[in-house]
Amino acid sequence: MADHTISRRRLLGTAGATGLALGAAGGAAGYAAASSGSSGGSDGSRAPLTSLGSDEVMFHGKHQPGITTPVQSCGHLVAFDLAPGTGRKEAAALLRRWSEVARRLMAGEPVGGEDRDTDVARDAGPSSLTVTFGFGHGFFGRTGLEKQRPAALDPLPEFSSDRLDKARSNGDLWVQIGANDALVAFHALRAVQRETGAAARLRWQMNGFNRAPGATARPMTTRNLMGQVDGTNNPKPSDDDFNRRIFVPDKPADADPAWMAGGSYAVVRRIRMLLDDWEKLSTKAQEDVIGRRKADGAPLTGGTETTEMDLEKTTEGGDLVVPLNAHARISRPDQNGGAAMLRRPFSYHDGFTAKGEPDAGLLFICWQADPLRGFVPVQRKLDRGDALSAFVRHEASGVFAVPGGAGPGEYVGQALLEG
Ligand SMILES: C=CC1=C(C)c2cc3[nH]c(cc4nc(cc5[nH]c(cc1n2)c(C)c5CCC(=O)O)C(CCC(=O)O)=C4C)c(C)c3C=C
Ligand SMILES: [Fe+2]
Repeated sequence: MADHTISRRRLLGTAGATGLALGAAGGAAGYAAASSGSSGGSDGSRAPLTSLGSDEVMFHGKHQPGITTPVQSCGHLVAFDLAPGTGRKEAAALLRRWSEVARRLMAGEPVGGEDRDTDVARDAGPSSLTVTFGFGHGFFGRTGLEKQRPAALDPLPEFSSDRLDKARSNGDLWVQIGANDALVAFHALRAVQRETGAAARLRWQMNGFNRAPGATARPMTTRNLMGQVDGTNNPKPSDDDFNRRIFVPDKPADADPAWMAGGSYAVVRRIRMLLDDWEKLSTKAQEDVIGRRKADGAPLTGGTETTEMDLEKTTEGGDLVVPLNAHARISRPDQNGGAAMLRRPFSYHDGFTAKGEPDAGLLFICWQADPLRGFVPVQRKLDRGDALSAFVRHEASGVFAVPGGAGPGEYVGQALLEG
């Protein structure tokens, strides 16, 4: 189980990929409490933050934050390439600066002292901010660390349905930012970009969102832009094999270098939804594409959202209730030699094309100990016969090695850069 701590549990919220780790309450006043001007009481006392603002995820831990953290309502993904002249030493300095910025912001503190901070997140608490760092294939050659490059970063196989834009794919460094407040998330994005200095150049950047905590009467699994309940059958930290499936072990086997202990691999796909086509389908046809009911995410074979799907059940006419090409049937671990991943996506919407079609879909992010035992076999299967394929288009792709979390006084990636 992740050892990140959220300081106050939200009573209402977007049910995330996993449960919350609960810990000591009350440490999250941070920047908001320090900037008492607008949030302070009339007697100069400091007004307590709402539950949402005060939720704090710990930066330090065995694993980086933003993997098992419940998915937040605002997300930014950004990739950088190292600048010419940036070697191992400069890359180490960058990761040290980034880690310090992430640690401060996640604790609700200003960056570089109140004088230097942009004030964009002033008055807000950490709002479950997480900042997660990863290394792409190109990082290792540019820093002379080829021998440390994990085999898992080898390019993904090409899939027949790929329509990938190279300029918006891959990258030497990847940063995932999530928060339950849009200003807090943007503030973190700018701080990360500023700290990059001359060491790296922006390659691509994407913005995403999920439902805001408190929008539903009780915590519920979020929905995607096709209207489906999305995230139901994710591996859970309470599962016996959760750590083995999602994280590189403490003593990595041959395939993984020692510096990846406690780390994970993120596969990132920008998947456009062809919503004009999708929305023409009847609800019944949409449900057959997925194999689950749209209203509540329950399997078509009955029960509630969490009821096990009955893959063998037939109608009176002898047809399978869950069609053979239904997405939720063919993506299951038991249909893919046990392949499993933790899906933690954001929706995106980047306006409309000249034809008026929405440029919208899913920033699909999945986490696994090995993409060859997670994303790759499942995507191969989906590529061959997923009913959903006609309604989606994969437009960008990346794989990133996300090292384990930093201990106090350490920075992310230190074992690689100083090992
Ligand atoms: C290669 C992996 C996957 C891609 C790419 C993918 C894209 C994608 N999925 C949805 C919507 C849903 N997916 C659901 C379940 C589901 N999807 C994957 C994998 C990929 N999806 C898995 C492993 C599973 C779980 C299967 C299981 O064990 O039951 C569901 C059902 C609800 C749920 O369990 O979350 C929906 C809905 C979209 C819209 C999409 C691309 C845009
Ligand atoms: Fe899916």
